[in-house]
Amino acid sequence: MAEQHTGSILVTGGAGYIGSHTVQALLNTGAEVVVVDNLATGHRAAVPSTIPFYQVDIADDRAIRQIVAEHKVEAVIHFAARSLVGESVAQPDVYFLENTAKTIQFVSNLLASHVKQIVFSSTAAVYGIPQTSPIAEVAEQKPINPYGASKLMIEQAFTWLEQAYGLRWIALRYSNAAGAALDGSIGEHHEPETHLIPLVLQAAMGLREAAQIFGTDYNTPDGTSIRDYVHVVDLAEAHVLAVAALQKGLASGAYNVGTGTGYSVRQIIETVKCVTGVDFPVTETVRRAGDPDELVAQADKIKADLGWEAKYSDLPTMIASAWDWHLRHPYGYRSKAEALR
Ligand SMILES: NC(=O)c1ccc[n+]([C@@H]2O[C@H](COP(=O)([O-])OP(=O)(O)OC[C@H]3O[C@@H](n4cnc5c(N)ncnc54)[C@H](O)[C@@H]3O)[C@@H](O)[C@H]2O)c1
Ligand SMILES: O=c1ccn([C@@H]2O[C@H](COP(=O)(O)OP(=O)(O)O[C@H]3O[C@H](CO)[C@@H](O)[C@H](O)[C@H]3O)[C@@H](O)[C@H]2O)c(=O)[nH]1
Repeated sequence: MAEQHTGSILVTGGAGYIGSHTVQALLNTGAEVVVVDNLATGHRAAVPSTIPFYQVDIADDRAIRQIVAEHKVEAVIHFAARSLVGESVAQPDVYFLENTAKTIQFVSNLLASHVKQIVFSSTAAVYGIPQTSPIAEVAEQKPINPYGASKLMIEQAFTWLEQAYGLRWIALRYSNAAGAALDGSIGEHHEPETHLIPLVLQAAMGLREAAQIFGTDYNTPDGTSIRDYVHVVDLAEAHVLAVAALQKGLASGAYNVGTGTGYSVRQIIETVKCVTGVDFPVTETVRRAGDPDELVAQADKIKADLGWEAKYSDLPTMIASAWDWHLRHPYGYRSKAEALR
């Protein structure tokens, strides 16, 4: 959908996995895009060299205000955050600082600069251990890890900031992002990698000795944890639709982005073996701290209000596109020499 914008859309965390795919999707609509990323976990090469890029922290007051003014920013998509469940359990202070405190500081600067529209990367982790599945947005939000709590606090703050200053916001609570750009140009590269699908693919490529299953005693049919995987290109489209909806005046709120179907760790491993045609060793080990049994999102609300639909989020398509990216870029955005250094 080609929207006519007078100003720019600022994407924080635009050099990261989901952010870079969203930047690509925004550019395809003809939007003016400016990226702010401190490159803590992102990659300069994931952002086109043709658009403005600032290696800046979201908590850098002066820089943020200058960028917003210079590029006439009218709306923000805010991805910049720490996002690892296990790390958040070990270092909760880092998560409340990086995700919660810095976001409030950042939003204060936006408001001071008269920017009042924000799409926020929330997470299915806000629900904790859901009482029903698939989870609807109205379900109780009771995170069981600091990561989920750090994001829920922002959603809660938004309602007060809206009341006081007229901030308009959409929080997208998504499940596990997977896959890569359909043209193979960008994909997932985290260091160290902790996410299930890229780790299993690395085992299929022989870059790891084995795929690991963290916990076989979950309350699920095969004993391994279940997640709702959504293609990163579908997620990017959800952000494009959300920012357009805010610009057209849609009311603030939280939306799940998912498929309504969950897959267990064992199912992921079996599908990787099937799609890649490679057999590889699998080891079973203990649970990772902070992981719930099952997270599967009901996405009826985003379909109804924003017209979003998952186009590429069936498991074989997601794994095939991630496999393609990994084969083309075995060391992600780095060269082999850099990776082995
Ligand atoms: N990957 C998932 O499955 C998933 C699921 C639900 C929600 N999310 C959320 O989506 C967002 C993006 O996740 P991702 O997987 O793309 O992560 P990512 O680590 O690839 O991207 C995050 C980006 O933010 C940047 N960043 C971090 N802190 C910053 C700061 N203080 N200032 C400026 N830049 C900063 C990083 O350098 C990185 O480029 C996060 O907010 C995450 O919590 C991710
Ligand atoms: O080698 C591995 C890696 C992971 N897992 C398990 O696989 C599942 C998925 O793990 P992972 O890919 O690390 O994603 P999550 O921890 O579910 O978190 C992702 O999905 C959340 C939403 O559900 C987001 O909020 C987070 O930012 C994002 O990292 C979890 O049960 C893990 O315990 C394994 O069994 N073996």
